Amino acid sequence: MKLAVGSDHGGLELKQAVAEMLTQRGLEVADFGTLSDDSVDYPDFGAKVARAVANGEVDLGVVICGTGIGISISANKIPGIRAALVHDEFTAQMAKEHNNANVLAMGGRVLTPEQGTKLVEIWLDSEYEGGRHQRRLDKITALEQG
Ligand SMILES: O=C(CO)[C@H](O)[C@H](O)[C@H](O)COP(=O)(O)O
Repeated sequence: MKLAVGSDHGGLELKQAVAEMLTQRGLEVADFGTLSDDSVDYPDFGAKVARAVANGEVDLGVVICGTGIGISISANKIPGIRAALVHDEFTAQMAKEHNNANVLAMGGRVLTPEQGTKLVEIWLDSEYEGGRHQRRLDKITALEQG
C-alpha cells in the first residue's frame, strides 16, 4: 500500500512523524511537502495529496496543517476525496468504519506527534463497514456530481 503525506509549516513535525511510522510499518510513502519550516499555504499541499489519491497514484493520503481545518477543506475540493478531520481515537476509527475516508486530516498544533501517529494507525487498522454507510457515501458522490 502506498500513502501520500502533505502538510504546511504548522504540520511539518507531525507529518515527519507520520511518514516515519508508515515507513516502519513497511508502507510506501510519497512526501508531497512541505519540507521546511518556511511559511507556506496549506491549500497547495492539501490539493497535491488529494489529487494523488483521486488519480490512483497512491491508495490513501494524510494531510496536516496547524488545526487540520484548512487543509481538510482544501482536500475535500478534489472530486472523489473524502477527507476526515480527526482529533481523537474515536473519530479516527469512525473515519474509516463509517466514512471510508481516503484522506485523514489532523492538526499539528492540536496533537503531539505521538497522538497523531496513533490516530493514523487506528484509521489504517479499522475496516469500512459498508451497508447503510455506503448509501450515505453514494449520496456524497451524488452531491459532487451536482
Ligand atoms: O489552515 C489552518 C487553519 O485552518 C492551519 O492551522 C494553518 O496551518 C494556519 O492557519 C497557519 O497559520 P500561520 O500563522 O500562517 O502559521
